[in-house]
Parts: sequence; C-alpha cells; structure tokens
Amino acid sequence: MRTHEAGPTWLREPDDVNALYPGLWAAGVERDDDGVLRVGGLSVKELATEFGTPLFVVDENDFRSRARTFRDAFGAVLGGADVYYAGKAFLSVAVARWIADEGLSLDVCSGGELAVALRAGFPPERIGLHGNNKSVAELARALEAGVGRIIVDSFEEIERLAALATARGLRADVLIRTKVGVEAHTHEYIATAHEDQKFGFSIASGEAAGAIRAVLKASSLRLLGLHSHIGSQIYDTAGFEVAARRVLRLQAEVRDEHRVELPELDLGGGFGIAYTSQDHPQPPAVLAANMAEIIAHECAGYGLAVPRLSVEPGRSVAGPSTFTLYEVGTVKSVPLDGGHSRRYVAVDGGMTDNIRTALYDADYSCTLASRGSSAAPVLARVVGKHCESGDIVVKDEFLPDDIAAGDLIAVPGTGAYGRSMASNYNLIPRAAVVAVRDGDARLIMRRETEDDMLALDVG
Ligand SMILES: Cc1ncc(COP(=O)(O)O)c(C=O)c1O
Ligand SMILES: N[C@@H](CCCC[NH3+])C(=O)O
Repeated sequence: MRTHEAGPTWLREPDDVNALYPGLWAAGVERDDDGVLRVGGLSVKELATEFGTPLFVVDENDFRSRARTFRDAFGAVLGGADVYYAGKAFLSVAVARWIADEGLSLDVCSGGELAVALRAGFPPERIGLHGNNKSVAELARALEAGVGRIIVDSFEEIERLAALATARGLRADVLIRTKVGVEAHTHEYIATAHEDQKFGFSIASGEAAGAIRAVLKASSLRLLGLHSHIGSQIYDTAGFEVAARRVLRLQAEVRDEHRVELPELDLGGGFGIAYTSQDHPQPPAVLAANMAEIIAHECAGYGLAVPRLSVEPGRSVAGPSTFTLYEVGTVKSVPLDGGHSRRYVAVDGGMTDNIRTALYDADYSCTLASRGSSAAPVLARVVGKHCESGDIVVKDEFLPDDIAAGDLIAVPGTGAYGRSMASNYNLIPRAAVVAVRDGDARLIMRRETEDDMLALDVG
C-alpha cells in the first residue's frame, strides 16, 4: 500500500531509504552496520550527544580536498590561475586557516569577514575585498591591512578609495566589477549579471569603460584588471563563456583606447553543487579547461596577452563538505486531496540555520541518520520549529514510515550559505559548527546561548 501521494517528478521512490547518494555527501560519510551515519570515523549519535543539535558537521578532509582540487585544476591552466575562496559561503578562523594552508587566496565582502581573515593570520596580500557599498571604514581598514586587491563597484567608491589611498601615501591595486548582461540560469535573487541589479558597472551602457577611465586617471589606484561574477548555483557553463567573451572584448578596447594591457581577469564564482540526486555539477577540472579554452581563443583573436585568471568559488568548496544534523520532534500526517497524506517531520532547527529553501525555493534531500530502517518509504516534508509555514528545510523526501521523535536526520550540502546566513528569528540561538577529521571532532563555531541574545538587549 502506498502511504504517500505521488512525489514531484524528479523524486523517484527509492529502493532503499538508507542509501546514500555519493554525489551528495562528503567523502568521509558512511553508514555502519546498524545504519548509523558516521563521518571522519565518528558516529552522528556521539556528535549529537557531545555538541547538541541542530549541528553543522564539516568533514574537514573533504573541505580541504575540494579546496585543493580547485587550486590544482585552475593552477594547471593558462600558466597558473588563482583561486580565491569566497568566504561569504562560510568563514570562521579555522576555515580561513584551512584555506591559507591549502594555498588558496580569499575573497571577503565585509569588514567582519576581513576581521576573521586577519585574526586567522591570513596573508593580506592574498585577500580580495568585494562589496557594492563598502564603508569608508572598511576601505581604510583594507588599505591599512595591506589587502592585495579591492574590487571596485561604483564611481563613488573609486573616488573614496582614491582619496583614502592618497591620504595614506599608498597605491591601491583594484579590479573593476563589470556587469556583463548575462541572464544566468539560476534563481533571480542570486543572478548578478543582468542589467537591472545593483552589482557592477554595465559594459553595454559604457559605464564600465567610464570606470576604467576613472581608475586609470587616479594616481593612487593601479588597475589590475576586470571582474565578472554572473551569479550563484549555476550548472550551465555557457554563461561563464559569454561573460569571458564580453569582458575580454572590453579588455581589447581598453588596450586600443589607453594603450594598457590589463594583467589580470577575474571570472568570479557561482559553480553549482548537487543538492539532490538529480543535480550533476561539473568537476573543477572541466570548468577550468572550458574557461581556459575560451580565454585563450578570445585573447588570440584580439592579439591580447593572456591575463592571469582568477576565480572565486564559495559554495563548490564549502557546500558538499557539510551536513546539518537535526533531532526529530513532532511528526504529523496531514491529509491531502485524493485520499493522500503528507508526513510533516518537524526538527529542532529550520529557517534560522537554513533560509535557502524559503528564500530561493531551494531543493534539499535528507536521510535518517541515527539508525537504519526497513520500514516502507513515505513522502515526507522536513520542517523547522519557527512561526512560519514557509519554515521548510526539505520540501520532499522519502523517509521511513517509522520515523519518530528522537531520531536524527542529516541534510547534506549545507556547508555554504547555511550557517553564514543564519539568523536569530524567534530568538533561537544560532547552531554550532563542528569539524571532524580522522576520528577527532573540534568545535569551530560554538552554539549561541540564550545569554548571548539577552546580552544584546540593553533596554
Ligand atoms: C563576487 C562574488 N564572488 C564569488 C561568489 C561566490 O559564489 P559561489 O558561492 O556561488 O561560488 C559570490 C557569490 O555569489 C560573489 O558575489
Ligand atoms: N546566498 C546565496 C548565494 C549568493 C552568493 C553571494 N553573491 C545562496 O545561498 O545560494
């Protein structure tokens, strides 16, 4: 007897609800003979007991190995391209140290991210500072810290930065963020290259050419190159290719107008990852080879020297390394039309640790993590504990019919834009992050406490 309504077309009823789809989980995740999930040699039951739930569990070896894979894949093309890990995906002092150890550079986009990087002792010359509205204090701090590059995003910022650098007797290295006019295939809120959005200087309108003139005129700024970031969670490489073509055409125009060849080119991040078994991301080596081919071809066509390429992956390094561990509380069966029902499985977190489902209608998957089960699969919706009906973590997943309070559920692919976008809605303390490696678990971000929140309330 089917105990569920028909699922969405992408969701196939699994033969085995205990199966782990390899593309979704960090390399160190496996199930033991009792069906308990283990990561880096530790069971999720031990982790939940020691650190509580909800808990972000990072497989440190997996994170580091993805960082290295990007470094090596891009390091192997065009005479060596640089990889700036985008800290907005997830940044802590420990993560900044992993990134430094693995030989990557770092993209920060706020004073807070810069502060974490500096506290970690991250080499400032390997940091790039982004932001469409950097404050004077943020720009000043970046200059004083010796940040390697500032990616400018507006005419006002060019003036501000030039004045701040002049006042300090410095020359700041800058890239200009362009808007290439590509409609990236992703959710509207995370597409960043169409004309009607806040980031960058439009190439089509001539704004980018104006920004180039302004930077070249400012004696306290040195123009390293152009930058483009078309959006996030993108699988289709066509958008990156169009972006590369448009930016390089502009680069050729710069050479013709100003007689300068810009030495660098940054094509941003945005590489998609798998959130369900239906997602098939491109490996970094393929991304690197495709970009290199287009760049080499366009440069040859324009007679340009090939600039030093850099990219800024965030999600594709951090996302797959981590799962969120939740404890199940209330389970409800909600009757639907046609005699069907949906199982609502409520967990002890939700939209405060994962806003992506509510914000971008994102798909996630999950599994029963604290035991195996031979019960029949039922179509379930995993929801949180917040006062919103949109507080959904996993819209549709098959879970065993005997799922019950006290079970642990794990949601893979939550290392990017989960903890980094966490909130205190409903005054729920933000979740802890634990890094697991070779049988050791280390807290890298502690759980917030009620006292932390009460301390802010000075009324
Ligand atoms: C300028 C810039 N670089 C890099 C990234 C990282 O993107 P992702 O995490 O999709 O790789 C972002 C975020 O979308 C960004 O705005
Ligand atoms: N926060 C977005 C990605 C935006 C990245 C910043 N430009 C997400 O979760 O998918």
